[in-house]
Amino acid sequence: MSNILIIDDNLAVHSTLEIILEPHFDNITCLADPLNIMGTLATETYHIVLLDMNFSPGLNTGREGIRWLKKIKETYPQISVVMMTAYGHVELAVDALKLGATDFILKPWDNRKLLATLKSALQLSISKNEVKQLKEKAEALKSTEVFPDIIGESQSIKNMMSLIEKVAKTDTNILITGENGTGKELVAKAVHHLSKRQKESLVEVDMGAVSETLFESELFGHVKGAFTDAHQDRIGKFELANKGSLFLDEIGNLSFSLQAKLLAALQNRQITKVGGNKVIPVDIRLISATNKNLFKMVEDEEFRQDLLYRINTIQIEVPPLRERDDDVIVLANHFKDILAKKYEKGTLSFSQKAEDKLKAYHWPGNVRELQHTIERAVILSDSDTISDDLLMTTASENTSVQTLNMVKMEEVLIKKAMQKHPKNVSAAAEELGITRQTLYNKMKKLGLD
Ligand SMILES: Nc1ncnc2c1ncn2[C@@H]1O[C@H](COP(=O)(O)OP(=O)(O)OP(=O)(O)O)[C@@H](O)[C@H]1O
Repeated sequence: MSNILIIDDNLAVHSTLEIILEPHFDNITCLADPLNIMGTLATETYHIVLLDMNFSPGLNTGREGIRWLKKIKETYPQISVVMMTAYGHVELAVDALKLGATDFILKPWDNRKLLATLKSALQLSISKNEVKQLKEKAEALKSTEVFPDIIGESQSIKNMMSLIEKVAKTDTNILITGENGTGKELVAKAVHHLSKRQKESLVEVDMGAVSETLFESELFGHVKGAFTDAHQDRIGKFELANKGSLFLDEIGNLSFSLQAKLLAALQNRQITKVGGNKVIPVDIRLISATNKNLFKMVEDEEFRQDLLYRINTIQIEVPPLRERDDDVIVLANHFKDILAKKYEKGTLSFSQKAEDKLKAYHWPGNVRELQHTIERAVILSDSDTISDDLLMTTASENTSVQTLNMVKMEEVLIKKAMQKHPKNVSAAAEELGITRQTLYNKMKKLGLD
């Protein structure tokens, strides 16, 4: 959507502008009386206000326009206000720019120049709206969601936490390394939350999910018409993260050619949108994460050494769960309590055998796997004690054990489902996420029919 509000007491100006602007804007509203400005702006999201400087007959000081400009900018800082002025008032137009007007056009105007001015004013307003929305979203999230704590009492987690606290306040680039599911994203959030930039946005980009062709557009933005699908101006993640933190997750998945483009933006601290020519300075704190060994990748010429040096001023290694034995039970209890509340299961505890099983397992999927395992157990539990047979881990050390577990797991799940829905195979099958026929077959195979 692109909406423009025109304020001029000359009705001939309205009809001329409507004809010129109609192909370029979705919605054009014209007002003759500035007293209606604020009421009109309150009803719709406007991107541009095209504002004359004089409205009262006989008055041509331009001060009226300045007064309205101030009023509009006070309430709607994201709207681009473009002033219309006669030759004699160029000085006033300069004052208007100082007060936040985006630009001014001289009457009588040149149509091409008018359109170019309004197009860049529109682009600016769209970008400001996006940033505003993102900030509002971040604020809303902050007020509803308490910052998720990093749980753990092991020495390695304590060491990691004290390193986070030490480096978060500085503006250094941070590289977070560790296996899948260890909590790297949580660490990135903690760094941002404890930094001086906490009131600004933490913008996340999954580098593994960004396609080669859309990389620049995603990160740096594009201008309308830059390529076939660029129907609208787009603000990139770098610009969205301006003054805040940019979190580049899975940075090890970035192709070698794209690494050079990323490095250039990081080195110059500025970007240019695809199809644009304006250089936009960006002030970001960079946090990256990977589960890969980037040093090894540098040796294998898969990762640029200069990029690695730029991103890892400080490295935070998140230890795998199997190396923080003390934390398994602490985390298991933490998830159990949260999930028991979520699924309205009252107060739950683990049996001794269940605790032993949790401690003995090697957790290849780390905290994420533990969390899912506890979630399943909580859902399936029907007494206040979680027994070891409810703790079905998804992977195991070797295939024979894994097969055994899978079979056992299937049997337990089917029994649970049948207990919950006695004599109702359809409901049990639905709960298990399989068809009725598949459930019959499995029951037959397991001798449960
Ligand atoms: N120490 C912790 N305390 C509480 N919750 C944790 C902890 N570590 C991880 N988690 C939880 O485990 C899940 C996985 O964590 P996260 O997504 O941060 O891992 P990751 O290392 O970024 O994973 P991946 O490499 O797959 O992207 C999340 O739900 C997270 O909240």
